[in-house]
Amino acid sequence: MTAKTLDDLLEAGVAGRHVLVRSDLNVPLEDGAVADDGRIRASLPVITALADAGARVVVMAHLGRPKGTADPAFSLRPAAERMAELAGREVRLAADVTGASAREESANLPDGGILLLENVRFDPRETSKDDAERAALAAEMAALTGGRVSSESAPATLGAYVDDAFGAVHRRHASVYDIAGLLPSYQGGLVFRELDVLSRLTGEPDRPYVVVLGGSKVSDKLAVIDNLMDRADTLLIGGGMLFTFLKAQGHEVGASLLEEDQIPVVTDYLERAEKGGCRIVLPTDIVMASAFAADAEHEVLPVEALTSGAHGAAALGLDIGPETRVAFSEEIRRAETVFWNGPMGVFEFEAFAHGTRTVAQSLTESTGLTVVGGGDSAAAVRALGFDDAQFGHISTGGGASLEYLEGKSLPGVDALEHSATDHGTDHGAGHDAARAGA
Ligand SMILES: Nc1ncnc2c1ncn2[C@@H]1O[C@H](COP(=O)(O)OP(=O)(O)O)[C@@H](O)[C@H]1O
Ligand SMILES: O=C(OP(=O)(O)O)[C@H](O)COP(=O)(O)O
Repeated sequence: MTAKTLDDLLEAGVAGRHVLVRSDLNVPLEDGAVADDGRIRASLPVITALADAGARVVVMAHLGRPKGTADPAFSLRPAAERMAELAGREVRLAADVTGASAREESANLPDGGILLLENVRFDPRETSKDDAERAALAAEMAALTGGRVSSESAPATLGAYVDDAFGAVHRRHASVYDIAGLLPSYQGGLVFRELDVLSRLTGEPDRPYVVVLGGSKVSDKLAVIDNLMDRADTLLIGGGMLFTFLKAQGHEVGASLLEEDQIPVVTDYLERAEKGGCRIVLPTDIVMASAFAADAEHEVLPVEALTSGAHGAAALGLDIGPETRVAFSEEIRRAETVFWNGPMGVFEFEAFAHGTRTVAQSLTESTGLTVVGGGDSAAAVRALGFDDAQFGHISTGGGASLEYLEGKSLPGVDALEHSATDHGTDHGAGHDAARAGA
């Protein structure tokens, strides 16, 4: 069974209905302002299409990983403000996720109005491993769409849910997964298009097929290597994850990002690679810095020099070195298919942006299919002056696209296949479901 799409929902009728939309608004912030609005722009078409059709749009999204507390540093306010600017219309922000503010704002939303709930991860149940906890939160979210009689245009309606958060479809979270069982659910255009493009990399990709991995979500990304090794010809490893590989090879990595408990996993990958099949290419030189700072003193060290630990326990690797840049560039330019997720270094600091810039530049010079995935990777290429059009596709999801390429099922995609039936704007349709848990 395939998921219903936004067009199906618009056809069913949305005027006067509350529609919950899960978007990925997890944007980088700088001094409290949105540093890259790519994900907001990508989310707007679905939100405005629904609002234009008279829906009362309640947007749910996360920002960062606030660990279940309402930490103001992770407020969605900057995203709401930027969304309002881009959409040229009011976007209200609730002060909570499903509390008094969300309930009141949602109940008072006019037809065509847009409300953004506060960061769904302020509620610890959003990411809970306990099914009952997530289900309870999802029921409160669903209840935001019902419990009141709608406008004249639709005297009594059931809410609906649209998943348009491609970057989060790999998360079994309340607002991504559990909610879909409670409301008629639809796939947004962004998720649809992303899956469509990425499906070109899963069947028979043109070879050599090179996957470039970096970034800071080390444990997430180390896990995807397992399946990617069966699919890609070459894996180029940079960013924060490379240090777990180097440590596994007996090098000292100082204060660099490291997942000690993943060393056996990484050792297994290296042994499998040696036996043939996929090649794992590791950096041969590293930019080691004295501190995590834009102006930190730094030097290029060949990987062998790390073994002695002479660089000290406080030194940390913040970029791949020049020799590695040349090697990675050659691999990328030789490839027929390239998928890249995760900056090669701390590109936000110019001194450590060279590796990321070289990889981006090499993708633009490749004649094959090039796909960049990930919020920070997309932000990096834009921040470094590249244009989206220079790449085959810029995906809004890094982890999500990697898990898709691995062949894994995605909770946010699967959940839509088991959604409630939509009775459209028929009088009295299904209020019980929307009220569940209210
Ligand atoms: N060697 C490194 N040490 C610490 N952080 C790194 C390193 N290399 C890259 N990063 C950081 O990784 C972050 C992006 O990682 P991630 O979220 O995994 O990427 P994406 O959002 O593209 O999937 C960037 O903020 C960058 O500064
Ligand atoms: O930024 C995201 O993913 P990405 O860094 O893999 O592109 C998504 O918003 C998901 O965030 P999460 O990895 O904290 O669940």
